[in-house]
Amino acid sequence: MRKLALERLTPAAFAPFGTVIAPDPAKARMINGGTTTRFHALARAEALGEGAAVILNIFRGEPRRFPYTVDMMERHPLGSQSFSPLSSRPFLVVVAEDEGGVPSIPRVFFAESGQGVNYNANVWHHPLMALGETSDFLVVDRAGPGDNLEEYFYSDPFIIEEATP
Ligand SMILES: NC(=O)N[C@@H](O)C(=O)O
Ligand code: NI
Repeated sequence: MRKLALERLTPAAFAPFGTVIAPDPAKARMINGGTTTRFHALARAEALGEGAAVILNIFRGEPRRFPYTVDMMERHPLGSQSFSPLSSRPFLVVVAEDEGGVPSIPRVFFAESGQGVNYNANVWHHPLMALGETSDFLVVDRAGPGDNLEEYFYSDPFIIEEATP
């Protein structure tokens, strides 16, 4: 199986897939009489189609075990999907460019403590990959009519040897 290397999660590297959700000083605003810093509009949630709504969820992810086989990817054509850890634990973000309607070779990003991501609508990604222990994530995505899940299974899967960069 083809090995996948881990990359640092940076806004520039992740830009083809979506947005990194983390306190960005350039987007900081002092509010509430100076008692709160608002990091404004870090990302935008998308909920496409008639009757669609943006919803907030909590995903409680069981930790993945390594070596881990990446044998499938999925995407949500009708909406974005964000993952923001409610713990201080890192997690893995696995995404791929689209090549003629199927995912290309996945890229594996190591999301440091304090980093979350927002996948743009229709971006290929692997389902949540929590690390180390059961971990909760705030997930903002779409509810509504229509099929918002497309899956693809690789005929030649990939392997992530370990989860440390
Ligand atoms: N099925 C579901 O809502 N979760 C996936 O979309 C995921 O990306 O984890
Ligand atoms: Ni998803």
